[in-house]
Amino acid sequence: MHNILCLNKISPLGTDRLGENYTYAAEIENPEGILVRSAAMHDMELPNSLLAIARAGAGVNNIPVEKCAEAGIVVFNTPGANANAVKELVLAALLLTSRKIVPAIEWAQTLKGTADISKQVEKGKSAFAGPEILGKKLGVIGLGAIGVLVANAAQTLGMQVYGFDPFLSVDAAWNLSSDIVKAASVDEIFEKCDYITIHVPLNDSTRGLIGADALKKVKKGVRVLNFSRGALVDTDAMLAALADGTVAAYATDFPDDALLGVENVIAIPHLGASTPESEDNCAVMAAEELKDYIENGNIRNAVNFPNISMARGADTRICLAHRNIPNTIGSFTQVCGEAGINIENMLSKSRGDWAYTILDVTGDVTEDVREKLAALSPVVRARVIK
Ligand SMILES: NC(=O)c1ccc[n+]([C@@H]2O[C@H](COP(=O)([O-])OP(=O)(O)OC[C@H]3O[C@@H](n4cnc5c(N)ncnc54)[C@H](O)[C@@H]3O)[C@@H](O)[C@H]2O)c1
Ligand SMILES: O=C(O)[C@H](O)COP(=O)(O)O
Repeated sequence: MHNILCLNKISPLGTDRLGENYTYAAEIENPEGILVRSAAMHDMELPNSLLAIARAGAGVNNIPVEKCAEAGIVVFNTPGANANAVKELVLAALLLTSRKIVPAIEWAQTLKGTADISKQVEKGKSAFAGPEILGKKLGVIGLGAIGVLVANAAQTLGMQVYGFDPFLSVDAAWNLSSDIVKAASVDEIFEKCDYITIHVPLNDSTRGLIGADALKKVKKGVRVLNFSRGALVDTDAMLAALADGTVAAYATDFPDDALLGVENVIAIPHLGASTPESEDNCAVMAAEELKDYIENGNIRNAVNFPNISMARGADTRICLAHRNIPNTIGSFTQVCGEAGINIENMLSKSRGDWAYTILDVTGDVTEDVREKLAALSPVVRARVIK
């Protein structure tokens, strides 16, 4: 029986995929896998039993990804599985930041029980006028799964869309409408666009992407949308820009105390991926990734190890997570050869500092052999799957 710890509520469509050999619960002894959404894991002690963490979603900034690699724990996410849900909310936010819909609705509610409501409506509505998005320039920073969908959809709504992504993938390029203008730099987005939406991961190079410097370059009255992570936008700089009218409205899926209650801030409680469709998609993909890793040692959609899959070719499989340094594979074959183990099939892949090797073997892979492999200095995890 494989134990899976669920740190967040995961759609049953996903946990059902695990099958009868799995037990999953919010509290469980010796978990081999963890299923998680946004639960903060940085301060969590990682049990020795843990082989993998599957993030049912995109962002992995809640997980100590590098610490996991050092411990031989593979971290997965579910690329694109919630992208449409986020795209739809971003489209809503384009309109919410334009047409003052939220304060207008709140004002309309205050008229309940008062006299001559239709007259008050006609008199009061001018306070809530706002521009159309048609023909306006939208800058999309980050053209991954979400950014591409947002860019294409906004373009079909009649916006002039500029995109910026220095690491654009070939897949994203194929999916991007040819009408999207390629911005030469992020500054071009800041300088030209009436609306800016950010769709990049939060990491040390993107933290504070929209801060005081960026807000000095933007067009006066720009509308900013942040459905990626709160820390991508410097809150103090944003509050100052809202106060002096540099930013006309800021829509964020990541409210903090300083932003709540501020005029022209639309704060949404992290609802980007909260649709039944995307919760199901993410849970299914995460559970399948975890199961394939636990049962076969295959890696699909990891963020800290290479993707690597091989059909099972022998009764016994040795999986080695290791540092990407010279002579490592030679040391594996030497240990196997000395133990009289024959390697029938082998696949090894690397990704930056890390690598992963699968050996399908015949012969008796004893615990002693596994320990010898695990003791090799580049190896962070040696596993034998029968
Ligand atoms: N609000 C929500 O509920 C919600 C849901 C899903 C994802 N997200 C957030 O959105 C982020 C993006 O999700 P995704 O599925 O599109 O991920 P993705 O990995 O498909 O796309 C991210 C893109 O950002 C690009 N990028 C990285 N650094 C950049 C930089 N400095 N400038 C410009 N582009 C840069 C990458 O090249 C990549 O194309 C996630 O990391 C997550 O933080 C939020
Ligand atoms: O990165 C993501 O996928 C989103 O922020 C969704 O987070 P959630 O799964 O906690 O809704």
